[in-house]
Order: sequence, then structure tokens, then C-alpha cells
Amino acid sequence: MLPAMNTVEAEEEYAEDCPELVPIETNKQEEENLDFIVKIPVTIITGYLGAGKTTLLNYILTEQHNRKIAVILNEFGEGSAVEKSLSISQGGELYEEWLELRNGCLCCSVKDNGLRAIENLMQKKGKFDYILLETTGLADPGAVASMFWVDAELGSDIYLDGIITVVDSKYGLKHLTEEKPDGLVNEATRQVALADMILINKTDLVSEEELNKLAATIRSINGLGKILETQRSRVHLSNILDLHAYDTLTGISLQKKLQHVPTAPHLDQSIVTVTFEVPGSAKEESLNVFIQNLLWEKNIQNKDGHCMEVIRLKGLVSIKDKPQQMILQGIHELYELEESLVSWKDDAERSSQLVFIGKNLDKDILKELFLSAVVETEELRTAPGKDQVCPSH
Ligand SMILES: Nc1nc2c(ncn2[C@@H]2O[C@H](COP(=O)(O)OP(=O)(O)OP(=O)(O)O)[C@@H](O)[C@H]2O)c(=O)[nH]1
Ligand SMILES: [Zn+2]
Repeated sequence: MLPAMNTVEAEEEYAEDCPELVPIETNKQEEENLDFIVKIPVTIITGYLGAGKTTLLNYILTEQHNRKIAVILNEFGEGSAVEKSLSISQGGELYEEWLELRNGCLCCSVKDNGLRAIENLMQKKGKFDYILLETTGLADPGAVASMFWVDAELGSDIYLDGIITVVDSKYGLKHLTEEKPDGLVNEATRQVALADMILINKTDLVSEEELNKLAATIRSINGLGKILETQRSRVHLSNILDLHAYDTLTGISLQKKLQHVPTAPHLDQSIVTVTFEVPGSAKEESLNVFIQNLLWEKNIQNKDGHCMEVIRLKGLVSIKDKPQQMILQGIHELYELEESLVSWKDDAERSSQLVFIGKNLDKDILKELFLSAVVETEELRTAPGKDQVCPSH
């Protein structure tokens, strides 16, 4: 986490890359002329304490990117999105510090009220065209990502582009295998589970063997995200910016991605990726019931009677009577089913491909339940007895 930008430390930290920090001057005229709507991508940078998030930010800012990037350093992500928006609408005190870097980039340090800071940021949007958001090392990026989703529904001008998770080569495995009380999923694992891109950083500190072990563990948790090994978080910017990981328009690229989800060996990780393909078209209502039981009611159990907990969900789905391929996206309890630009060919066999990342997932059960959403006549066999209530995490 970067310290507040007005400290001497911060100036020293930035001295190398951004020699002069100039306090922001807002130009009223400019702000008033900003009626045009250009959607601004936001990339969430997460990762456990000390993994190399700030190093990555500094690197991105100083690389030749030809963009005006706004950086937000936040301490939200703890607590739910709903709680946060409530506290904001009640007009809570806001702490933020703004500084404009010489290359046109902005830096903002935010305590707590993240959404409000981003709203303020939006008013200055003529001044930048990309947002990078560093979460704290213990944040659940799902909460932060959900916030942007909710916000997008409300007509916001920002969209979630992707989640980058930085993992420390030396301590990553330890963090990922750390047991939390009550069988809760630890933060490091959640961060990996939600990542669209995983940077295994500080590879200079470990042997090839250790690195392979860590990579295999990460792969078994998240079969969907891309993995890169880095030193000093150095990575070609095309790997981390403009991923469009949540766009509904990228049906084709999603299809490609889904085809390459590896069936990783089970390494006794609490979080795993499961994927399957089912022929035919699902009824939209049935699919919604299935997804809602899984994400909202959380009443779908595995063979051992443990409730399934989905952290991330992606799918390319065929819905009955819809000519377009549909994209299904989910983070924790939020999900979205939207048309892609790609239409099914008239004579093509339709099918749906789904990927779930989460805890206690059982592929056979999920597949069977999805199948019953596909087969119209069959009763949905989702809900177990009312007394079987799964604890929320
Ligand atoms: N040896 C080594 N050290 C690195 C590498 N990348 C970053 N570091 C160092 O690791 C320390 C932590 O890096 P940060 O970028 O501050 O990590 P962070 O994830 O932002 O940390 P928090 O915000 O405190 O959670 C710093 O001292 C970095 O210089 C690397 O590839 N190799
Ligand atoms: Zn940091």
C-alpha cells in the first residue's frame, strides 16, 4: 500500500519515477465541458501483504503507456458493498489526498469511502483515461469488484476491466495454505480465485522447484486466470491492462478461454476450479433458479453435505429462443446473464460451457443441476430441506 501522498516518505518513494508532484488544480470550465461519455476501465490490483502491488503500480505508471492513469489506493474492500454505499449516501466524512504527477497521471489515497472517491475522480475524467486501484493486502477483491458492478448497473462511466493478483513466490504457498478458523477461506486464496491475471512475483527469491509447486497450486485454485512469473512486478502492459475480462461482448475470446481450462490435479486446496460443457439450450428462468440457489440461497451441497460456495463464475451459455450466445458472469453473490454479439449458427449444435471457482464444488452435482435447467420438462432438483442452511462465509 502506498502511503498518503503528502508524506515525505511518499515523495521519496516517487522521487525516482515521478520527480515532481504538483498539487491538483481543478479547472471549472474543463469540468463543465465533460459531458461526453467515455467509459473508463478500472483494473483492480490485489495480492497479499508485501507481494509487490505498489511495485507493480509504480512500474505501470513509469512505463510508456500513453495514457493518463489515475491510481487509487484504498482501504475499502473490507465490509460489504452495500454497507459501503450506505455509509456514503449518509455523507460520511471523506478522507482523500490528491496529487497530480507530471506525466499527467493522478494519485489518490482513499481511506474507506472508495465509491465517493471514485465519483470525485469521475468529475475529473477529462484528465485521465484509466483507473488502477490497489487494494490492501487483506482485502477480499470480490467486495471491491462487486462495488463496480453495482455501480455499472447504476449507469456509472467506469467499468471493471480485470483483477490482477500479485503473489509472493517465497511466501505465497504459505499464505495460500494457511488455515483460518471455522474453515473460512483465507484472503490469499480468495485473491487468487478471483484473478484474471496472476503475477507470481519475486521469482529471484526461490528455486525453480518451489516456483513450480506454487504455480501448480495456483493453477489448481484458479484454472481460468493467466499466470505470469515476474521480478519487480515487471510485465508487459498488454498483459494487465485492457483485459476486458468482464465484457459481455467478448463471446469469442471467452469461448477460447473456456476451451483451455486445464483439469488441474487436486492438490487438496479448499478452493478449486470446475468446468463442464452441456449440450442443448437452457430455459432462462430455470437457469436463474439454478444460479440463485447456488449464489444466493447457497443451498446446494456436495456429496459430503457441505454447501458449495462460488467465488467466481463464468460461462458461455445457450438460452432457449435467444439467437445470441449468452455470457454468464458472477462474483460472489452478484451475477449477470447478457447477450454477446455472437449469434449461434442456424445449423450448429448448441451447448453451454461453465466454469466455477469456489469451495466444496462438485462437478457432477453442478452438471446434473445445470442439465435439469436445460431439460425443460424435468423438475429442478435444487433445494434441499429448509433445515439445511449453509453458513455464509
Ligand atoms: N526480491 C524481490 N523483492 C521485490 C520484488 N518485487 C517487489 N519487491 C520488494 O518487496 C517489498 C514489498 O513490495 P510492495 O510493492 O510494497 O508490496 P505491496 O504488495 O504493495 O505491499 P503492501 O501494500 O504493504 O501489502 C518491497 O520492498 C519491494 O521492493 C521482486 O521481484 N524481488
Ligand atoms: Zn502497497
